[in-house]
Amino acid sequence: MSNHFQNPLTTSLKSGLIKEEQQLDKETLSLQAEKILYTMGFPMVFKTAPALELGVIDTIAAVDEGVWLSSTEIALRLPTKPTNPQAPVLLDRILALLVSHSILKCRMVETGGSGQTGKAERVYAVEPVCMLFFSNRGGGSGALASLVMVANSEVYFKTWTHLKDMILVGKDAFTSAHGMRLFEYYIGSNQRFGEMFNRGMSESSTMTMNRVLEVYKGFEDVNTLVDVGGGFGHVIGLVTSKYPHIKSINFDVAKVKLLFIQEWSMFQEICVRIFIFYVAYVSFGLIVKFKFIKTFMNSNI
Ligand SMILES: C[S@@+](CC[C@H](N)C(=O)[O-])C[C@H]1O[C@@H](n2cnc3c(N)ncnc32)[C@H](O)[C@@H]1O
Repeated sequence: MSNHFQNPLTTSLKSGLIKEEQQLDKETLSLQAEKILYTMGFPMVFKTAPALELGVIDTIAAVDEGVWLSSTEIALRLPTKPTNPQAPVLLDRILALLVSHSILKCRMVETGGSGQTGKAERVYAVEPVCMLFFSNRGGGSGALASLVMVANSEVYFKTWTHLKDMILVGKDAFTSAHGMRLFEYYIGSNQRFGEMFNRGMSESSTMTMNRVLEVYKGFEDVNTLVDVGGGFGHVIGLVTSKYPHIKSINFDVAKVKLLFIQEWSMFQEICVRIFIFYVAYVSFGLIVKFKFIKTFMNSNI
């Protein structure tokens, strides 16, 4: 069975070509070299610049099917409006990179009213693969957006720089970079990363598990199910919502549960603060009223 790894990455300069063909071959090689040189650009663009953090993909996907948007129209619809007047021009360049990676599709359309010809602009629409990256697809179907953030985080970049240690001395690259193993690190030293990591895991596992539950019938006869290393417990939750007779145990290190609770506690903290503010406001009102009545009575006695 063949796979994409078997496709050659290089093109050899062929002998027996006429001079122009050899020149063309050299240009292809040079483009190939540049593509390799700037490989890092794609994940950076995908994560940081337009796609996930700025919400470009969601913006393009939010329009009705068959509607294509220009970079100017996209810039106007972004959740955070750019103040940079050059934003559409810059977006256009970045969108082209997403087109070259089959994330978006693009075509040229003529601009201007009737009588104006010769002016054209690029318009964009999403490719089907985008559906897997939406941060909020709804319906509990999961998404890969959080894992893009994990894979392109500083924590992972630092790990990649220690790849050679793994090859040379057999040391796990993460431990080499961070002084401890991944799970110890995110529980003990970087809980924010831990929360992002486990959210990413849950979201991607949700996608897989939804598909598994469509075809796999083996859970029908299970009475007790333990998910070892079950993270936030979404996977076992999906199984038991389809098979409520199963007694389930989500087994993970205690602090992972704390990371999950942390998501909730932010909401709870806001509620508590609003409550405290309300109580303080009411108490202050009562004190003022009480002082006013006391002063009034004193002056009348
Ligand atoms: C790759 S994550 C998978 C999480 C989950 N299965 C999911 O799909 O969302 C691996 C999980 O194993 C847990 N884990 C690692 N070492 C463990 C241990 N010694 N005992 C229990 N859980 C552990 C981690 O905390 C983490 O949540």
